[in-house]
Amino acid sequence: MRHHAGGDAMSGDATSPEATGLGSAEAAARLAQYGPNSLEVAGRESWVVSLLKRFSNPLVVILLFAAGVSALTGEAASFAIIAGVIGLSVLIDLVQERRAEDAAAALRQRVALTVQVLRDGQWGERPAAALVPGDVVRLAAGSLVPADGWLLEARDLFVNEALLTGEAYPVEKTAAAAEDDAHAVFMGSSVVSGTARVLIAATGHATRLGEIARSLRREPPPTAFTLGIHRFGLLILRLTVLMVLFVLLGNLLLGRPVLDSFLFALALAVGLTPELLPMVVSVTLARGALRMAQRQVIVKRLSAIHDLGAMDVLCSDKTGTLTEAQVRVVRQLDGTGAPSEEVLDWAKVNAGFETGLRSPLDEAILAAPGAMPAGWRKIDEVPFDFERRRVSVLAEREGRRFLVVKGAPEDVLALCVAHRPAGAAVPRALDPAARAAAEAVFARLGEEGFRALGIAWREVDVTRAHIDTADEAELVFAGYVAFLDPPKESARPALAELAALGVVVKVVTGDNERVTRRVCTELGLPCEGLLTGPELAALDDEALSARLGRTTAFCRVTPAQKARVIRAFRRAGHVVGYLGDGINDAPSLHAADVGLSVEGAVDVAKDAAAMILLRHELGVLAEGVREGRRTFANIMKYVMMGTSSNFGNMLSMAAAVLLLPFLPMLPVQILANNLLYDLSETAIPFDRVDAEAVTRPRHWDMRTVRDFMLVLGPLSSAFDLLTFGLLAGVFGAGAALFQTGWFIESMATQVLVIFLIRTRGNPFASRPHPLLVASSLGVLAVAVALPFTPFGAWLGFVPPPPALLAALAGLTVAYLGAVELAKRWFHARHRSLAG
Ligand SMILES: Nc1ncnc2c1ncn2[C@@H]1O[C@H](COP(=O)(O)OP(=O)(O)OP(=O)(O)O)[C@@H](O)[C@H]1O
Ligand SMILES: [Mg+2]
Repeated sequence: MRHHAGGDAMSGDATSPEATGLGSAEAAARLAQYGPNSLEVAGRESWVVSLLKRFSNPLVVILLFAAGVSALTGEAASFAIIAGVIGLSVLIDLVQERRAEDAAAALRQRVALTVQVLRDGQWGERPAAALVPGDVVRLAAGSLVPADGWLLEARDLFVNEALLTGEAYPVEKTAAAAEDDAHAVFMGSSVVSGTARVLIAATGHATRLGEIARSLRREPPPTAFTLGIHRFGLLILRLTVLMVLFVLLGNLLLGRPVLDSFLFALALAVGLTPELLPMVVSVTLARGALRMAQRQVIVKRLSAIHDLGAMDVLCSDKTGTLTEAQVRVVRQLDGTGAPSEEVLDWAKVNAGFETGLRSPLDEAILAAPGAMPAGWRKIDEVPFDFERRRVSVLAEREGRRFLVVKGAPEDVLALCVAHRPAGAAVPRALDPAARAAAEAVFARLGEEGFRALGIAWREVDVTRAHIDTADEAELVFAGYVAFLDPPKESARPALAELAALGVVVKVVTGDNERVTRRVCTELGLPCEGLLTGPELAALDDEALSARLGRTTAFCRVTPAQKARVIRAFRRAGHVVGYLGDGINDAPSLHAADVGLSVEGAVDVAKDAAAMILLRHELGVLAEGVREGRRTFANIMKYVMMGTSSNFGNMLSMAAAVLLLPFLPMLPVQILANNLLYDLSETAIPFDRVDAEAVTRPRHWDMRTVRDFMLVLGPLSSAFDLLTFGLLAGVFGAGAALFQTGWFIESMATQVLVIFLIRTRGNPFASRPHPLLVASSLGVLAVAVALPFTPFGAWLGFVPPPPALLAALAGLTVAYLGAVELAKRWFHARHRSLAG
């Protein structure tokens, strides 16, 4: 990183670029030259690249191989159909997925990081991606540093560079003309406190983080959902390989022609592969994201939709979520509990001069009646952090310098050795009795539902220009400022709604236990158990796990403890969501299965979250949970289709090879069957979902998927055997009629079963989406009509007699009835699978 040309970065010259910023034209030129300020792989891949990529998919490779063999052996029909299958799956996949990605990206754009940039002499909000070297930006506590740059100006600037250096503690940065890390800030770090003006020197991949990112390429760890989908693919793959080997071997042992046997086995493999699964998953998720956006939830990571639906524990901070966050000062008391004007004056000095992220408490202090005390000048500060829970300011008035501390009362009181009651001229010693009295005042405030901050001060030598945390000692206690942060009216029904959805809400807050308990009670959240930070610190992981279930609120916890609570819930097997908006919430947002933040949150929190709520309302979240469950239910429908009749049919096909003197279906017919089946499924992402399917958390459960397959697969095979008997025994069918009959029966059973699988209850009581009805019945009509057409004849079909069609219809109805019974029995036993 070099200093941008243009001389001394620190010069205050009004005509220097640092004073007016870049001109728009210059900025546009630089953007073209340096590219966007982003670490994502440049732009989107072209159509050609993403098309070619699809041909490296193993499923497509199997298909291509089959097509090649067909072409070489002169099987024109097979070749045409396999080419059709490839074209269909690749094209649908490509078009749908790209449209879905575009939609999802557009949504993400709405919550993209923005920065305050100086351009053409004007400060304005711009996307961080549009930054170029030479830009001047403004940072404040809670900001993410958007690119690498030199500090033009820094006031009490502390940044967290953990991502770059691994150093967890904030480091102080100052402005100076020297090229040294102490005067620079880097992309990927975050501002903990203070403010700064930065001259951007490097953007995008040219940043230090860009270099690290290139060598590391950190992929996010796979979620339960992506793993589940992957395992499902593997299960099918194993079954396919087994079946293909079995069929091939059987055929060869029976002395059948090698090439025919091979083509047949290959067609079976094609029939079994869930080639539409990736498309169905991504399209369903993207549609889910769009619908959630209408319900005020922006999805940043698509697979989080599943996690939101699966979430059974929601941890949340208190301010803003459970309370209005419109804090008001209601009392100022000294250590004896008497009203005191002086306390608020000290508090105003502290709140007015601190440069960290203003909390709602600071806003309330500054908005409280009474002007900012006159004559004060700020000298230095020790910014707020969530471990110390206090902030100190060094300020001067009338030639005397004072350290003014404001923070969590119990912590501040512990640092005091004296107190000054209202009206007293000089401080008195804080003896045990006075201390106990002060603690009692604080306890009473909490019980009455007031939040409180402790205020203390100490006079220091007039030559002191700097302070650090060690100076926060031997203080004089001034008293308490008490605040009212009323519970949110809308939170009560939302909590009830979440409870009805099977989501348990836990409060994880840095605030104290009395206030928290009070808020819980007022919102009707039964506050069973309560753990405080110090208690938590004394518990090992095992002891903590044992307490989790009975604990509703975790109070006075540090940011690290918040994250520890989240991890403990996850270890106990819960799917955990975390909702928070502060710097202190970022570690927990990372640790949770699904991190949730709000639009007004600090950058670090928004960056760490998987979803952003556009309104800070728990009610919005309940809607999101329902939408997540709907999305998941539709994905499950596809999976259940694949594991039921489709699997069963392929199983029967393999068995039939051994029983029949001819092939039960010609390879090309299997492929036609598969192509039609795929077509019928393309409407699943649009389907409606039963209300019943969203009442409980649902999550991917491989065991249930497998069990379902083991019940429905054999059932479907049993009916196939009946069909064989009917065709061969009753109708005395030869090869062509047999194949025709079975083609129709297998199509009907595979396609129609969706109407049963899509609901756990009565299929007639649950209305499917018209598109799904059209695609399923349309495909079935084509399958039945096919043998009567010249194209059908070309595929080797013969027109079946009406009596056979009627018999097949009867068999299909009987099959569907049996599936319905098996489904009910299965769901009664397994209570955790999406319907
Ligand atoms: N501006 C401030 N000045 C002094 N002390 C503060 C300030 N803001 C917060 N504190 C102290 O730090 C504690 C923790 O902060 P805060 O309540 O914001 O944590 P949190 O975990 O985000 O809580 P919440 O669940 O309410 O959002 C507060 O209870 C208060 O005692
Ligand atoms: Mg908070």
